[in-house]
Amino acid sequence: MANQHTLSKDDLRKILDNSFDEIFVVNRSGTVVYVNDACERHYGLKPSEVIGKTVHHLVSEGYYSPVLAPIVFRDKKQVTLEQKTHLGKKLVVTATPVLDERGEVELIVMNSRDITQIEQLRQDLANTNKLVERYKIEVQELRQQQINCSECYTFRSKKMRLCMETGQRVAPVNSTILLLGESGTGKSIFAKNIHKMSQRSDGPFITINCAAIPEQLMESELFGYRPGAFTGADKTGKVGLVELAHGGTLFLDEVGEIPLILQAKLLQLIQEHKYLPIGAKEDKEIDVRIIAATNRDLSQLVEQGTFREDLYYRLDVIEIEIPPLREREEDIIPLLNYFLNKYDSEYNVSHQFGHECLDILLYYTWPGNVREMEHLVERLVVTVPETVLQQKHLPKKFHEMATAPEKITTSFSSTIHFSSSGNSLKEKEEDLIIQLYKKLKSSYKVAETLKISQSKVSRVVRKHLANHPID
Ligand SMILES: Nc1ncnc2c1ncn2[C@@H]1O[C@H](COP(=O)(O)OP(=O)(O)OP(=O)(O)O)[C@@H](O)[C@H]1O
Repeated sequence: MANQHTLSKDDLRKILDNSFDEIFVVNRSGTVVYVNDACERHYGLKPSEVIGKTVHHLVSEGYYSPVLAPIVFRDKKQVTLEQKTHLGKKLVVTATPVLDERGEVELIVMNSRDITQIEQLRQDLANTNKLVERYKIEVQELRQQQINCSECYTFRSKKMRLCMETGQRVAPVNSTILLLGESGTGKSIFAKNIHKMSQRSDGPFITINCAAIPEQLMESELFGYRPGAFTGADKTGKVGLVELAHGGTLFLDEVGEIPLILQAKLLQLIQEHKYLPIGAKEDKEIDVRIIAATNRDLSQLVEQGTFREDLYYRLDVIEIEIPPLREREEDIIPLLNYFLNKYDSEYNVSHQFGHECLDILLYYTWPGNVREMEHLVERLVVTVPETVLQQKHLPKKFHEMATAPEKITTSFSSTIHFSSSGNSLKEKEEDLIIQLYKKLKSSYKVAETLKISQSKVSRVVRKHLANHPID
C-alpha cells in the first residue's frame, strides 16, 4: 500500500471491495458505474455483470425492489429505504446524491447494509417472547391446577385466586396465619392447602376444633399430661394434640372458642414454641406452625373481654379472609361440577345438571356456603335415579324460588307489568328482568332477550327471589 497520506486508485478499490456494506454508484443516466464485491452476496451477480446496466433494467429483471434512484433524481435529497433482493436478502439502502456545480445530480452513491440476520433475530426474539408469554400462561395454569388438585381445591373467581396467591406466598414462611370467613367457606381445606404448599408438607397436619372439645378436657387434649398428673389420669400419661403436630402444622379451628384460661398457654406456645404439659416440671419445646381460623369477630371478643388482646395480635400476623360463596358466583358452577363428579364416582353413578336446575342453584345465596352445596349435591346424587338433575329434584325451598307469584300468561308483551308507576329507572329495569325471568325461567334466555349480561340477570334475580335459606 502507498504511504500513509496518499492512496492509490488500487488502494481505494481494495478498501471499497472489502467494505461489508454494498457500495453501488449510478450516474446521471441511471447506469451503474461502480459496485463493490458485496453485490455478489446480495444479488448473486459479479460486479462486472452489474456495471454498465441501468437500475431500471436490474429492477425489471427482478434482482431487487423497490428502486431508489428516480426518487433521488427527483428530490435531490438523501433517501433511506428497505429493499428486498431476489436472493431473499433484506437491505437497508441509503442513497446519497452527488450534485454538480449546477446543482444537478451527477452521481448517486448507495450504501446497502444486509439486515436479513438482524431481521431474523428480531423475528426470533418476537417468537421467543410469544413463547415466553405462552409458557407463562401454561405455568400459571399448571400452578392453578396444582392448587386445585392439592386437596381438590376448586375455584375460578378472582377473589379466591387472590386468597390462594396470598396463601402460596406465605406458605413457605413460618408466620402464624389467621383465616377469617363464614362457616363452610372452606377455611379448613384452605389451611390444609397451605400446609401442603409449605416445607412442612411431609410433617403432620393436626386440626383442633376448639369449639368441639369440652372446656374441662381441652387442656389435657391439647397439651397432654404426665403419668399420674391428676386423679383419674391415664397411668401412662397422654400425648397432647400439640405434640402430635411436631414438625408440621397445628390448625386451630374456631379459635375464638378457646377458653380464656388456656389462652395464656397458647400465647406461650406461639411466642416461645414451648408449653407445659399438665403435671410436668419443665416446658416442652415444639416446632409447629400455627394456622388459626374463626368465623367470629375476634376484635369484638377482645372488647368483650373473652379473648386476650395479645393473643389476638399474635394470631393476626397474616390475615386471609375467605369470601362467602354468594360473593364469588364464578365459583358456583365449578364447585357444583366438582362435587357432582366426586359423589358420582364415589357412588358409582352418573348425573348431570339440567339447565333450569343450574340456573336455580346459581341464584341461590348459599347461606351455608360450600359445605351446604356439598351436602346438597351428595343428597341429589344419592336420591335421584335419573341422569339429569332437574328443578323438581331440589328441596322445597328451591321450588319456591323458581315459582312466579303471579300467573304468567301467554305473550311476552301482555305479561310485563311494572309494579308501581313511581319507580326509578333501575327499579323498573329490575322489575322487567324479574317478570321476564319468571316467564322464561332461564337467566340465559332473559339476558339474550334483553341483550344484557347473564351475570346482571343473575344478580337481580338473586336479589329479588333467592334469599330463602334451604332446609
Ligand atoms: N374450594 C373448595 N373446593 C373443594 N371443596 C371445598 C372448597 N371449599 C370448601 N370445600 C369443602 O366444603 C366443606 C366445608 O369446608 P371447610 O370445612 O373447609 O369450611 P370451614 O370454613 O372450615 O367451615 P367451619 O368454619 O364451619 O369450620 C368441606 O368438605 C370442604 O372440603
